[in-house]
Amino acid sequence: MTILGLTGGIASGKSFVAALLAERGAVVLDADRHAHAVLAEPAVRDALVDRWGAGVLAEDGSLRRGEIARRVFGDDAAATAERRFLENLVHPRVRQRLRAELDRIAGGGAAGQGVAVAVLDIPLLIEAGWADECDAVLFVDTPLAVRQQRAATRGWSADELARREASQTPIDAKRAAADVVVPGADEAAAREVVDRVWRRWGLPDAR
Ligand SMILES: CC(C)(COP(=O)(O)OP(=O)(O)OC[C@H]1O[C@@H](n2cnc3c(N)ncnc32)[C@H](O)[C@@H]1O)[C@@H](O)C(=O)NCCC(=O)NCCS
Ligand SMILES: Nc1ncnc2c1ncn2[C@@H]1O[C@H](COP(=O)(O)OP(=O)(O)OP(=O)(O)O)[C@@H](O)[C@H]1O
Repeated sequence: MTILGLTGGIASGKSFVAALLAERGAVVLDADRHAHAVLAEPAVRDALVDRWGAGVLAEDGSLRRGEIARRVFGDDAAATAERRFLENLVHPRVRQRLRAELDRIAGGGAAGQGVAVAVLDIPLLIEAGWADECDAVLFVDTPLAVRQQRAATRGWSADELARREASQTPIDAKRAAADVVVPGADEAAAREVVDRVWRRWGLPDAR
């Protein structure tokens, strides 16, 4: 099984490129989705309430992700300490879930039969060491102004985007760690690059 990793700035279009790869038959592993599921685990929820108080809980007992985001993003010492606490709790569990999903699809069986390509859509692909497990890493390249516009549709200000990006490997280092650059603001050009990657790697076409 070929493993492709996605990296890029926030709102660069990683999930969009993942969907293009899925159209061709790839199975996409989505770390943000797993991380959200981990936040619903009682042990995790209780540990976060112990640290930050009941203010992080919504009325239905779930965690208020916006409240957590306010505490953990940024490159100052306080935010970094809170983010490390959160990550120490969440990352091992996300890692376990991703590993189980990869093993399941690599091993064939009902869900995995015929899976030739797995795509890792993991925001911290490089920081968490997943890039080393990829046969190729794709960097989704989208100008900051476009990403800011997209982030605004999620209700994030330019400051919120900057705070989150300050918590990650700098964009230039992400680009330098990649094998392929995919344009993220031009859909037709993105399709062309995905087609080229597919051909270059001799991957079987499911379309
Ligand atoms: C802080 C939380 C609650 C905020 O939730 P929210 O719904 O606002 O954001 P969401 O989870 O959709 O993430 C959106 C983007 O924020 C960035 N981001 C999320 N966590 C981190 C982190 N620990 N470090 C840097 N950037 C991050 C990523 O680019 C991600 O795609 C949530 O992101 C979280 O639990 N993060 C810790 C787990 C984690 O590191 N996830 C990222 C991949 S495993
Ligand atoms: N090539 C494109 N052309 C137009 N809009 C796009 C394109 N790629 C992505 N978008 C839009 O931009 C937004 C962000 O894209 P997407 O969710 O794929 O980014 P992401 O990199 O996965 O984000 P995150 O870093 O938060 O995980 C979405 O609303 C998506 O529809």
